[in-house]
Amino acid sequence: MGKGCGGALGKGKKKDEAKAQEAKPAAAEPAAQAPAASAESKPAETPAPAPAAAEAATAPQKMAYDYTLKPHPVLAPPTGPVMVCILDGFGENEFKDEYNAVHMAKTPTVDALRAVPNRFRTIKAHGTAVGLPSDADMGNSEVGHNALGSGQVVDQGARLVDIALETGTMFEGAGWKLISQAFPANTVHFIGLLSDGGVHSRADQLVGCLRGAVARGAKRVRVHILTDGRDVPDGSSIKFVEELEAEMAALREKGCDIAIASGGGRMKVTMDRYEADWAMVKAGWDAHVLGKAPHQFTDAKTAVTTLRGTDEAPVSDQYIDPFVIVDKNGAPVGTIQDNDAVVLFNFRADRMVEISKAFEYEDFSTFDRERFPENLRFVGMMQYDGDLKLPANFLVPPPEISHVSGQYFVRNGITTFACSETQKFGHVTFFWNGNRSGYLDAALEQYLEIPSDKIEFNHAPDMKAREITAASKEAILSGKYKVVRVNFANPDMVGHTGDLGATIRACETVDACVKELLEVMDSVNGRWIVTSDHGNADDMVQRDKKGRPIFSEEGKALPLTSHTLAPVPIFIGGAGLPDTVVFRDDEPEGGLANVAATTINLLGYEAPSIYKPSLIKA
Ligand SMILES: O=C(O)[C@H](O)COP(=O)(O)O
Ligand SMILES: [Mn+2]
Ligand SMILES: [Mn+2]
Repeated sequence: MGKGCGGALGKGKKKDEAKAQEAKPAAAEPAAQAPAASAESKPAETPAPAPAAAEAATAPQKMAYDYTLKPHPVLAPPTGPVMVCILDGFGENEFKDEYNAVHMAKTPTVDALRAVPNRFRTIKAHGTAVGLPSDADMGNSEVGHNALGSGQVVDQGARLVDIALETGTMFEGAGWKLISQAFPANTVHFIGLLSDGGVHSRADQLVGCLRGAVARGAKRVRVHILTDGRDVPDGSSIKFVEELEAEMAALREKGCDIAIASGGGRMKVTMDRYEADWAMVKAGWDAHVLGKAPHQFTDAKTAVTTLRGTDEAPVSDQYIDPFVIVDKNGAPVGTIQDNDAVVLFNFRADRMVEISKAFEYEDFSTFDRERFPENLRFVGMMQYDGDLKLPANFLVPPPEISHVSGQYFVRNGITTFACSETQKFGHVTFFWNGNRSGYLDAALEQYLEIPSDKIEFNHAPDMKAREITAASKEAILSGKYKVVRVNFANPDMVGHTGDLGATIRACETVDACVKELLEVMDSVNGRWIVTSDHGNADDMVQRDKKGRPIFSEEGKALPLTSHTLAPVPIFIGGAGLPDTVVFRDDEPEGGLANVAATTINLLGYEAPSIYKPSLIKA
């Protein structure tokens, strides 16, 4: 997964896995240190002829899929690049009131784009349009970037786990067999995000696993909970703890010794991503495995209630300190011991990769684990990184996302520059490429990560947008790249803090950055798409069923920290785009998965027939 999986692997790996990764190129360091040397040796102007035939000759044993892109019948390739710019979490919401940060922000650039006839529309970014179980599921970055990059809609993790539980295939697989070795005499630990957000995990799926384990003989179970407040309303963690306690009481009746053993807020422990802050993962290891944390309580409800602090100035569920549950003698009730089983019950990859490495790799030195339990039966809900085969054992096979647009590009000699800051870096690389870590072809691509700040982003809502803009402008002007892919994290990451004022500022910053990028794209006769991956900043208040804002007893609007169900805008344009190119009107149901075909058309090629149709006509 981007830098996370390439760069960090050397810090801890199983010997047999090291080779495969060494053969793979790692993700790039910032441009100043690692220029795309290869892109220089292959001029960007002329897409090379598709090498599918040559490849078949050198590797006749492989059935070569024909990735050749055919020229578009009408639209010739542009002289400049094609840019796809993602404003992460920037939805087009029906509620256009004071709680819609996108609406409230001064965004002259986006406003002007909205006014261009037939070059602005909205597309679906949630639910079944992105492979989620139902249209009640909000979109998220993983499924959004998967759809944007692959041009296809595939059943995503949430749906695959539902199916595996409903049909019982989960309990027949190799992963389940592995953990069931611990059922008779050892402890089975479940670690993950406790909420019904459906972005990283779902509490009902955890319950399905717990019931399945107890029904199949698990004698001792411990659950390590990460409190949410980010994909679900802040403050809801207490309810999820109560529901889990009630379920566990029923399972105790069945003879299982089951309890919550440790926990903490998802932005404080365990769930770091893209190596933004390994200290979070260490805090999780210490609490879950060693039973060490700054706070001890005898039950989880008291832990969460106490650590949230006062009603006047509560600590968000996202940021609850790590805690350990202890018995009446003060001893932790559920440290992880030799021969135990450990299940990470999140299905989504990005925030599980680091903790997986800590559990999986014997030789791991990123932080001091102090004690590494022997003969752990360790599984993920899914395999989080198919390239690293991490973890080796899992309960449900992950979605298979094949023939992604990046694969077409590298097979057709099309050079790509992809850039974001740490928090979204894997989104424009790993997720975009169908959950593949590292480069698809290092000779033709450069991935640039701008390091994110390590703070709560409402305190710095500009994040690294200006640095991303500067680096992307340089890439555009370099003439090395035919495709430029950029993600601005601000509307999403600041939106998750629930801070309306800061989120308005985040949207304004991004709007100014888009202006700069479009100007530079025009200067090189490029074509561009500006869009988003899901809503977030477009609604910052919890609402009742009629859409009315909900207020606390003190009259304070209750913040909405999660994504929204809103569609997202998509704009096309650029000095290199003929006036005749506009959105077609016969794809009203278009969604994120239609963007890849649209991009390929803008590059002057016909889109693959397996892709969702292009949104444009020429
Ligand atoms: O992981 C997160 O930060 C949120 O749960 C989802 O946000 P993302 O899908 O935009 O990353
Ligand atoms: Mn996102
Ligand atoms: Mn988000």
